[in-house]
Amino acid sequence: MSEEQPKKGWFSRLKDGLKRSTSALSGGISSIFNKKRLDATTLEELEDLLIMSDLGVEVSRRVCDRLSAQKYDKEISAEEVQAALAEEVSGILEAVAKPLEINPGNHPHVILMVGVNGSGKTTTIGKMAKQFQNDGKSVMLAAGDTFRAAAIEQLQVWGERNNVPVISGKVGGDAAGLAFDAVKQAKEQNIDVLLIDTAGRLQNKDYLMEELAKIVRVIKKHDETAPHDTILVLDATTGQNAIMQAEVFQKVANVTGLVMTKLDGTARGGVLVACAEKFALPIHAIGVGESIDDLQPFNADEFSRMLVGLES
Ligand SMILES: Nc1nc2c(ncn2[C@@H]2O[C@H](COP(=O)(O)OP(=O)(O)OP(=O)(O)O)[C@@H](O)[C@H]2O)c(=O)[nH]1
Repeated sequence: MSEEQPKKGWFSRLKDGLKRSTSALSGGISSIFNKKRLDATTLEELEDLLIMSDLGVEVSRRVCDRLSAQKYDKEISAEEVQAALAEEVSGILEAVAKPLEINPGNHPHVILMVGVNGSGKTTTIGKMAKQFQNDGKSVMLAAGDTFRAAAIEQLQVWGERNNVPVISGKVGGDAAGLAFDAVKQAKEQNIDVLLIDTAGRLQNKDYLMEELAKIVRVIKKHDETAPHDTILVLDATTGQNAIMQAEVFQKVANVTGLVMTKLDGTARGGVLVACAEKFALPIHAIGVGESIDDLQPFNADEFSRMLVGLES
């Protein structure tokens, strides 16, 4: 007789997902500072380890400078290094951990979702729709990724799951026209939140920029202040590639916030810190699984302690 395993809590899924990053970091720190002093050699080893862990050059350097100022030529324990790292990381993340706020004055509050294909955009839209509904808001989805039939169908599935309307058109149709219709219908139906999916093909940046600009232009015909949020979805498992994607999308769209997905997978959690440091964009939420409840608010302190291995 097979016993059904209870679904793990999101906290432990996140911890499991971050395990690889965590053990590389804490294991590396332990082996460098095993009864050793903080000197030029150990500092260099630490800096290399932090950079290898996707934390970014700036953050890695700052942690080392900070430790050096406090403890140079003195003995230091691995725990002290971990605590200093957690504090530095937490300081960076605190500044960007901001839940998404829906302005009830917007009818609808329009959210444009951008990011490369496969980053988890559609799944995140589905999860967000559920959360908005739980908050008593009416939601509509728009299948603005008109390039692929599968993307449209997937959004329809999330619409059915949440029992919310999905505005969609033909494959290959005009995404801006669809966005225009969606805002119009959302207005007519007095919808609180409209989430618009978009195509995320990075191959041709000029085209991507043109398409996103056109979508924004037509949305503004209904409401000059819309879109009220443009959220970039990044896949944590892609490591440094996520940084490159954020750079591109900042250029082609006026990104106002981030959601980082797949932190439950073979996550390279350090990249979230590098992103926070480099772009200073609000991190609204993190994805820790494929199901509807797996989108969590981002807690800077908890994440930092977990990443460096201080959270048991
Ligand atoms: N483990 C895990 N998987 C996720 C998460 N978010 C999304 N996924 C999975 O990642 C895959 C891609 O997600 P999609 O939502 O289809 O990504 P997309 O950006 O919309 O990509 P296209 O549909 O190709 O445009 C799917 O198999 C999702 O189930 C997450 O937080 N954790």
